[in-house]
Amino acid sequence: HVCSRGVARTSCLLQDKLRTVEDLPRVSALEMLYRILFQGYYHCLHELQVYEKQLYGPIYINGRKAVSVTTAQLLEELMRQDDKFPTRGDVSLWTEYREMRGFGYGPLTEEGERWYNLRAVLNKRMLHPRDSAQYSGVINDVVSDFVKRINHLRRASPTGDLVTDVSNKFYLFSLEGIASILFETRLGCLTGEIPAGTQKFINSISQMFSSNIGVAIFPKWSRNVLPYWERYITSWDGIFGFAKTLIDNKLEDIEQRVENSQNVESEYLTYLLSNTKISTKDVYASVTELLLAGVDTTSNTLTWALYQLSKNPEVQDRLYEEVSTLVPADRIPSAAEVTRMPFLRAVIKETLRMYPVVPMNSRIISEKPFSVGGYQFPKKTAFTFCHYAISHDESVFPDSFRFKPERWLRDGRPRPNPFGSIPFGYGVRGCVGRRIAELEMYLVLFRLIQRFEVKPDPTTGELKSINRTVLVPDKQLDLHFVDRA
Ligand code: HEM
Repeated sequence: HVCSRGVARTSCLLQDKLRTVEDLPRVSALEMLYRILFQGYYHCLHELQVYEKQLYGPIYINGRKAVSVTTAQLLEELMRQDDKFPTRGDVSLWTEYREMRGFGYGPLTEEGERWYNLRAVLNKRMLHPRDSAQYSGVINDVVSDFVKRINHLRRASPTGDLVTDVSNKFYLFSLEGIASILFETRLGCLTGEIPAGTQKFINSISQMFSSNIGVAIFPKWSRNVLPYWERYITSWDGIFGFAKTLIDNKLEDIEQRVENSQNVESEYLTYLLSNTKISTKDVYASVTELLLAGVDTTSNTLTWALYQLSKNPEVQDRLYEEVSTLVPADRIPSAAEVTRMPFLRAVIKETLRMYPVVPMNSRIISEKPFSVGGYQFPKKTAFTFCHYAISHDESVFPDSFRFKPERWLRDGRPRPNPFGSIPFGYGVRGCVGRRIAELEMYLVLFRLIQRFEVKPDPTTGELKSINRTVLVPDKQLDLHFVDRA
């Protein structure tokens, strides 16, 4: 207060100098374990952020000895001082598996200059909206099959419009979508019978995410006693094995086409394999990580979006109005058209604010000592970004538990602090798949709302979010898809 009036500046600076990590409120490891194991936060680590923010304020040391940051202002201050080669934090669990099996590292696990060089290759053909637009044809084909599948399922239901377990349907859509981009291969997830290998891969991802938390919080010696480690290793084997089969198949296909003098230039994988700046081992690891990162993220976001639209008919009507006004009913929209739709974009943005699929992120800031929120930190300080608590901060997002896409419209109203919701991260280490993810979500949401009015099924009730590394619904979502025709 005194500082803000410009009085006694020197003494303030002095005070600032004196505030260090030692002055921060601190959660002990025991308190953390107690909260996770006995107070019910094991599956709700995102809610623990909100609870601890109430107890300790905007910045504190959490039970894992990292500095938790829970406001948009602090997050902005921190992100603007990020390293040249940002480190997300301790990925030793993920790299441990790769070392064990002699695999390479992808963008999620690589660090330093090697990470930077890898991203330089991966970003091309993916990160710019112009790059992602190239995939709109491929994505629209997958969307068309998905809409057909939804139509088939609803018609086969007893009420003629019910689709059960919508989240699972979006999962298959997202997997089919990302695989068709990475490999230009259709996996067949949108037909009645899911191929056995694909199902195994789906189960492996789910198992990896659910065992990840157990492996992370229990000490190494418990690995032979508790079931998590074995499950964790088996699940990674399943993930890498599946990606390897797809890459090998594609390699064969490319060789065949080169022999027949056919064009092989357009595919992402071909581009990676022909790039001399990345080794084949790293291509395998990178494509596996892209595949992994590209499924649960978009599918859960789409599930939450439809859930909220079904519960907020006035929002859905507004979206339908935009959709039906800008593109005639019988036409498939282009990438350029959907990315110009403010309300469609706002619906996805608001969904990701309410349900940030990555509810917690981290950085280790290593290059130099620095200060945030008036505290001095030595280099190599680990930070936890409490994205869930930040995007539910009532001072930035009033009525933060209500779905209000209009908060994001540029129609003269004051815009929220952009760091209040950064679901794809920020800066050079931000999500490489962002543009592809957005395009996929816009295109499929557009087509669903163009064709159906989505209504809640009374048996579903309220969905709660639980944290399984990514934020997922606590139970199955069933929805009615009423034909608009
Ligand atoms: C709703 C969709 C998605 C969300 C919300 C999301 C969110 C994120 C976030 C928060 C990060 C960490 C960024 C940071 O630390 O600053 C990230 C990283 C990453 N994402 Fe996504 N993501 C989504 C979809 C995708 C898709 C479709 C792909 C693949 C095509 C993908 C691939 C990756 C990869 C490889 C990284 C690691 C980047 C690096 O460390 O260099 N993501 N994502």
